[in-house]
Amino acid sequence: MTLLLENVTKRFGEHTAVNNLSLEIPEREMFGFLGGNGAGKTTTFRMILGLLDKSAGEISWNGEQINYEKSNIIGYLPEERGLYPKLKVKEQIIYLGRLRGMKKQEIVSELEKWLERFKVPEYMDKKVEELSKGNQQKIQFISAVIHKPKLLILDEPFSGLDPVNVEMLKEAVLDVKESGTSIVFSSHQMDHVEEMCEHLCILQKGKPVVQGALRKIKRSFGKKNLVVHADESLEFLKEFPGVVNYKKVMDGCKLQIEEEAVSQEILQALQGKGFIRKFELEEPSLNDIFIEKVGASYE
Ligand SMILES: Nc1ncnc2c1ncn2[C@@H]1O[C@H](COP(=O)(O)OP(=O)(O)OP(=O)(O)O)[C@@H](O)[C@H]1O
Repeated sequence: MTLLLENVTKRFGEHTAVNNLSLEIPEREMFGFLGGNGAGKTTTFRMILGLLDKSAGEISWNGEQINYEKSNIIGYLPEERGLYPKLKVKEQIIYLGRLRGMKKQEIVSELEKWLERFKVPEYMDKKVEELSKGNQQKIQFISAVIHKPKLLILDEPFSGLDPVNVEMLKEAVLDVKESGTSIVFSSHQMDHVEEMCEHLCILQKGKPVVQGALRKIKRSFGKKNLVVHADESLEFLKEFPGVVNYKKVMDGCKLQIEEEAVSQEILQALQGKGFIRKFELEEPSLNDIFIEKVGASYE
């Protein structure tokens, strides 16, 4: 059960929004799709969903083209939330579930389970417009997963949620994945992607600039972060050979260094300069990688 995109391109007139993109997303995968504003993420999603025609390339599920008229394999949480404000939650979800070929009873029992899980059983008979934005998002999520899709596409699922609801939704997303669904999600929040995804793709102006397994991407990035906390001033490290970036933090500094060996030289240079409270080498964060790969020409 693999989603395959082969050399997919989308042009809007003169503008190429997605440029020769190839991706493979296997079963039970949690795939992170990143990129700055306007990089082409939503356009890619809309092509996968059959809402937009491709200019070139192929999209297949399990080796076959998706029949959008008949198929119920996909669930979608759009970036612009699209619920009907005047409808009650129950009416709304029943309507959407029926469109996907479900029976009313089955829909209601699934909805009950989800509302319990999100700790809002009382929303069943509330109108969508009576709910806060965050709670509307939970309902929108339920509408995307009610039919147990094989592939779930989440466009910025955590935006606008408070930390408690982010955790609740993350757990729900992970459970949906465990039940066998492949998930692709976009986010501007690197920590969420870092925490949840095994594989990812960073798009820039429609082209992938980083792609693959998160662990491998981090390893091959080379540069590391070094956090030093000390009583003495560490300003001299700004000019230290092999230090690519210096950031002052509370109690010390966070450095980006060219390679691990530089940390040894820094350690030696710190000898005799007072008490060192922290000296820790860290993997580069996804944020560091994103900023280096996309940041230079970030619009
Ligand atoms: N229907 C359209 N007609 C013309 N241009 C479009 C259309 N839809 C998208 N674009 C352009 O395609 C590019 C990619 O847009 P897209 O919405 O896919 O980006 P995105 O990565 O989802 O951005 P964001 O993170 O801001 O949501 C943008 O330059 C956008 O202006």
